[in-house]
Amino acid sequence: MNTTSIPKTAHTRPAAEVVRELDGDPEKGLTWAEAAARRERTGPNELPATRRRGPLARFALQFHSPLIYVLLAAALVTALLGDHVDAIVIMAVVLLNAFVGFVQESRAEQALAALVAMTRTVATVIRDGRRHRVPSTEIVTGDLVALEAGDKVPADLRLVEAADLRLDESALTGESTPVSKDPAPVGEVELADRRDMAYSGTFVTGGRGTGVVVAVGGATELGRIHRMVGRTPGVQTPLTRKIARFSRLVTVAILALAALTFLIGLARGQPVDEMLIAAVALAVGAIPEGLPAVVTITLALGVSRMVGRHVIIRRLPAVETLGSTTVICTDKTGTLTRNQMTVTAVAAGGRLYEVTGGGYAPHGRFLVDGRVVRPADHPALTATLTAGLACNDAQITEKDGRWELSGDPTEGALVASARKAGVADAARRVAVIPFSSARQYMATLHADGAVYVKGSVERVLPMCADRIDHAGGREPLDRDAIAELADDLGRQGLRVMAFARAELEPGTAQLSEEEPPPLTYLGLQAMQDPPREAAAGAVRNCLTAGIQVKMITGDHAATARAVGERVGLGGGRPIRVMTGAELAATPDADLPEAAERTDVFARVSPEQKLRLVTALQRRRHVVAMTGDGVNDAPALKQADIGVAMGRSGTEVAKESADMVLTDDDFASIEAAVEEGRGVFDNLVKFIVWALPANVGLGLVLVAAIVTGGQLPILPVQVLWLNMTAVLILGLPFAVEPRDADIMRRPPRDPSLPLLTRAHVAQILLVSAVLVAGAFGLFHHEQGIGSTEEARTVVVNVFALTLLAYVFNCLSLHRPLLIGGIRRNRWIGVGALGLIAVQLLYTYAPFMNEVFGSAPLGAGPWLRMVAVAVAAYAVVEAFKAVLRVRESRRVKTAGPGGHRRRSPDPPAR
Ligand SMILES: Nc1ncnc2c1ncn2[C@@H]1O[C@H](COP(=O)(O)OP(=O)(O)OP(=O)(O)O)[C@@H](O)[C@H]1O
Repeated sequence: MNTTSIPKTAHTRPAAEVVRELDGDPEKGLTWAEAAARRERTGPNELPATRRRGPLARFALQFHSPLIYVLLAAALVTALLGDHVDAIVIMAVVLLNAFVGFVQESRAEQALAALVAMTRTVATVIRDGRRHRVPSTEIVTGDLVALEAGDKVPADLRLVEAADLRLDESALTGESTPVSKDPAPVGEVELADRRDMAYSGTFVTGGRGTGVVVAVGGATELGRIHRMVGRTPGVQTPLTRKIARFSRLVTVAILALAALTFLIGLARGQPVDEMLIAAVALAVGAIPEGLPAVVTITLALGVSRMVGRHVIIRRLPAVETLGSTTVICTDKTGTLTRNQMTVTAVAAGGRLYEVTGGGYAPHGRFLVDGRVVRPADHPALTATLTAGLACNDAQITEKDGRWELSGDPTEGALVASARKAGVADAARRVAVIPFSSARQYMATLHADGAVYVKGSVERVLPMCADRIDHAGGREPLDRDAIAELADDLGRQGLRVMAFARAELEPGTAQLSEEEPPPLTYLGLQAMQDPPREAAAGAVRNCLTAGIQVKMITGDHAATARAVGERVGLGGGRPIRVMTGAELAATPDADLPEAAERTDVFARVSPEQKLRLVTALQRRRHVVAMTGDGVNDAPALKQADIGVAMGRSGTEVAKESADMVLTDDDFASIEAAVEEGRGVFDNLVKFIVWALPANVGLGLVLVAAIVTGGQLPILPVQVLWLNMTAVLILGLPFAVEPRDADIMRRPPRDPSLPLLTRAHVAQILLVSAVLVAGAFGLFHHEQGIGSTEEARTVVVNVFALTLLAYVFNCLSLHRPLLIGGIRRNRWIGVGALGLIAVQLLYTYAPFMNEVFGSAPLGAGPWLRMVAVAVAAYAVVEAFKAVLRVRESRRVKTAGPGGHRRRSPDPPAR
């Protein structure tokens, strides 16, 4: 068969013909064996990886930075001046630097690539006549794919059948209104008008359909666009961009300063080579070249850590935003609760039955007033249970002694309750109005003419004309009494559903949603869905962390309130509930205020979620919002952090989200916030720690040049410091555990700069101590010893002071010394490593040869340690002053005057 032209012509020909040509089957699909054989031939169904730069190219790119150019030029000039040792040292450092950068960057990229692999989509394929969920990479040409709302189309399909099928093709055509599909062939028309095709990468927004795969992977239309655009996954975030800009700015400024000192020196008649050396030392010492890489790596490490806590970050900027989150809007069912439903009560024929037995096992009893009854003797009860069983798509099966559910847990609970009573199955189903959150009910029509309806009490009761009495006869309906009973059950935290039926002519084939037949009300079933174990604790942590938690649910207000109370949403005060109807009646102008006050939004439609997010954002909230359905996508996109459910979520929701919870658990959101705050903290700590070295080195050199004395530190020595102290001591920051109080502070205000004024002050303070210590000791040692010894002292003063300063920075607001080593052993390792290499630097003859260092006696060491200790003490004193000021500020402002979204305390 020649199938190469099929993708191009499939839309112009009847579906049956295309299926035949692909050796497929429009009903049963391919066999597993045939699919496996084709998979073997064509490879996985995925877009060809965008050509990544090879390792060599990536290594070469490490040399593409102004600083490296300066260093290479310096190496060349030093070599020309005849100083081969220095030239070799500079080259070695450049190479080492490139290598370290290369390794770190590769690690970051690997971490991010792994995430991409984790977010692969799944699709429903029909093989050997049965439906299977498979990773979409497994799809082959000729496969029969089933589509339903929420699915992402996994390959290019020629539709075989479509029932009300609508696709969002914006990924392909840019047109965001959904397009209706129909399998009838179209002529030679544009992509956007091929109504009989479903293209890879588009989304099903409604209806169902099946189609045969005509193209996979790179051969799809999406693959064609992909080739044209050649998109590379970005690792940039607002923060990394800001840092990169900052460091470019500093680089340019320092290079200009270096050039200026060079020229001034020349004008003053100082020798060219000396001035060149000074300029190079200044450039190398003062430029914070490692900063951008550290930021990216810290973010990437944070992302990897989150995977361990059941969170997959889909967009890197989310890591930053998480730390600033002020409101989390969460679903109830499955996120705060376990989504394990069990019917515990049935109300029918004027009686309230208690139902025993947990899980989905069909074993349990029915009790009235504590006495076991025989369901067969209670016609109204039996009718209610029969409706629950008939109007249902779930199945429960026994496997290894355990009862397992396939389908919706709400429906599983109804199957279990019916089986407990041993009710008979209804006649064959001939038509269905499926359940949707917007519709709030489901109806089925059966071959004997019976119509069964189940759904929310508010939706079902108005459709009922009368009710069944205890003996199975009819009686008038008192809607208020039933609504009150439902409220009562809801207040116990139970999900309450109403059941009804109608008798049509046997053989009726159609169910009309617009003109439902008058129904007879049968009864209520109330089910329990216990809160997740970790939910209450996670909610409490969020509240302590200054983050509001709001529940948004489709469930009834009474039920939602009860569950909200159980997980502690109000934080001790009574819970405030608002219904979707009230929400609809609130004008846009008043909504932000109302949304701020409310803890629980009940009977809310997915569309209203978008309004809520926008309203909260108008109050300058940073909003995280969960969602799982197709209709949740706009709200997920609008939220600062869209959170999709990995297990129960649709592909559309996942695709629109910034992060995905692999366990659907609310506690994982809290964990992600904690990690996000931790990442941010570590970044700030590292920057506050690292910058004084740059500022200090720059100032020492400028001071020396201005005063016209000898250079206190040579370029190779600066390089040495950069390679050892900064690298060895910088490492522990990346793995620094989160502060214990990280969830006891208010969220970070995203409009604040990365470094507060207090941070900058601390950086300048330490820089000043460094300059005074280094410059002072240099002159002191020069007076009593050689210049080599004096320079060795300068290098060691920097190394030791930076070491002491690590202990200041591990907590930016609390004193920390020995405890720091206990909670992060890399600090101990780094400290010992640094001392070892500095001893080597000072005493090893070959180091003396290469770097121009010289052995020191006890006196200089004592003085150097004194400077380091002084630096530590000065910073601790500074932190203490800030703490006192902060506590005074909080006291005078009082709890009420302390605006919830106040900026971080300056001491942090
Ligand atoms: N399978 C179903 N068939 C008929 N009615 C249902 C079904 N599932 C739920 N309902 C009714 O529709 C209401 C809304 O359900 P929906 O699934 O939208 O909310 P939810 O799962 O409780 O919401 P959330 O996940 O946002 O907390 C329920 O309270 C229930 O009365």
